[in-house]
Amino acid sequence: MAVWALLKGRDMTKHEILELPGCGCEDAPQTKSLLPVSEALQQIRQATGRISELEELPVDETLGRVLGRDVQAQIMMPPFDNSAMDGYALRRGDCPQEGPFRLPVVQRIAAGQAAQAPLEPGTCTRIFTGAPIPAGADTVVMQEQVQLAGGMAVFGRAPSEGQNIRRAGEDVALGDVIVPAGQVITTRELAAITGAGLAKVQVVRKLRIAVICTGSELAHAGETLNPGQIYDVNGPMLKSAVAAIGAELVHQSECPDTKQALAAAMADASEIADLVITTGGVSVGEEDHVHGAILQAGGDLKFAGVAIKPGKPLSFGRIGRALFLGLPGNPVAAFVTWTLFAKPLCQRLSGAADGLRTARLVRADTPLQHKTGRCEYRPATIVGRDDQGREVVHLGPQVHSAQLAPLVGCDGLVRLPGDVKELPLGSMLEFLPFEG
Ligand SMILES: Nc1nc2c(c(=O)[nH]1)N[C@H]1C(S)=C(S)[C@@H](COP(=O)(O)OP(=O)(O)OC[C@H]3O[C@@H](n4cnc5c(N)ncnc54)[C@H](O)[C@@H]3O)O[C@H]1N2
Ligand code: MOO
Repeated sequence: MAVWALLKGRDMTKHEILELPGCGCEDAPQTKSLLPVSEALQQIRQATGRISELEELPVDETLGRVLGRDVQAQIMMPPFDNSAMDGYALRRGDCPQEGPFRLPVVQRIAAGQAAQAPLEPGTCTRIFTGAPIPAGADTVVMQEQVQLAGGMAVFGRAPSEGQNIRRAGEDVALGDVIVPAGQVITTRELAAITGAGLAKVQVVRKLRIAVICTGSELAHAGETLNPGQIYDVNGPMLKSAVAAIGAELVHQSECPDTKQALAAAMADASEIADLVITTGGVSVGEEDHVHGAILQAGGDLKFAGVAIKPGKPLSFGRIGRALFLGLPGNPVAAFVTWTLFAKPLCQRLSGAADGLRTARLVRADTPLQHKTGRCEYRPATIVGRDDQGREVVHLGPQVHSAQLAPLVGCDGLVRLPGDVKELPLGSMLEFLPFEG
């Protein structure tokens, strides 16, 4: 069933994880030998265990890492009762009826100081935001409501008890889980962990990824191209993609199109990597040696061929202790399959939440055509919102899988279901943002 058909009757005000069944390519005769995207993802999930090795790091060096153990608060937050305002701390009971009230100012407490003595009845203390509330005081009146006259604080309206006081432990109790294991540490988690009093935390060790770009036609950027050569796009692209997910690139090489050389490179890489990624050489021509090479190197293939456009030859298996992903050579196909399959695989390996959960529904700003069969992922740009506040995306015509320009500046990928030929203007489609 097509995604957009399922959406009729959906409550668009609810936030929910998109768990859309299939993608419309299961029954198409053209895709019989190809695995539906959802099944390919399922097989990857099933075959991927979690890395158990942890390392301890100073909190300020953990950006982008996956937390290995729950972080529990070492202190209450706030750690003591303190003032939320610059003003005067007093006893509410000293202001019983209507004002004006006059209380002598007997102390001065700034943030970072301790109260010198409990607050005597009938007095008040000058206090500043973040400063500890002296024993006996239960209320803070902000300074804008107070006038000073001869050492007395004078104010008109009776305050309510407890106003402008942040109570010890009201945000976080001692031992509360501040950040759960499996959370990717962003600036926000880093701030919360630091505030809870931890200097070091346990994170999952970095994933080790090997990237082997196959192709006798590949030259490095900056080199003069000989006839028949092209620049290696996939190598630098995947190097940056690996860095962006906080993983370690433990091996990067280009390999000529021979089974022997590839088998040796893959076997070597599998000794040091959790995941060996190849690009190219994974289709059906006699110059495509990845499948033969993985078997020769003692590995096995779990699937080869997915009903996706671009990315049809995507292959998955295992070699030694490492997992294996064979991405297609065409750079757009390599990028799309990295995004849809390699990233979730890496997230699963490190115990992080699956980034595909951030997919959401958006409206198309034009009618769309799509060749039925494989489901298609097209680069898309968010262009605004409709009158109901729903995001509207623009996507161009079908992209050739070697054509990189449409990827520049766009926000994510939109899925066009495999069994739909025409999508009318305003169709609701699944959108997977690049960030996430
Ligand atoms: N007879 C068939 N031919 C092809 C089929 C098919 O089903 N039957 N599928 C096509 C599809 S779809 C794709 S995608 C490609 C993928 O093939 P491979 O993964 O084996 O990739 P290659 O043939 O090695 O390369 C494809 C293309 O990409 C260029 N390339 C390769 N590596 C890089 C790199 N690192 N940087 C930049 N460009 C690269 C390469 O020169 C080729 O032009 O197969 C179709 N054929
Ligand atoms: O699947 Mo290929 O990646 O269409 O070009």
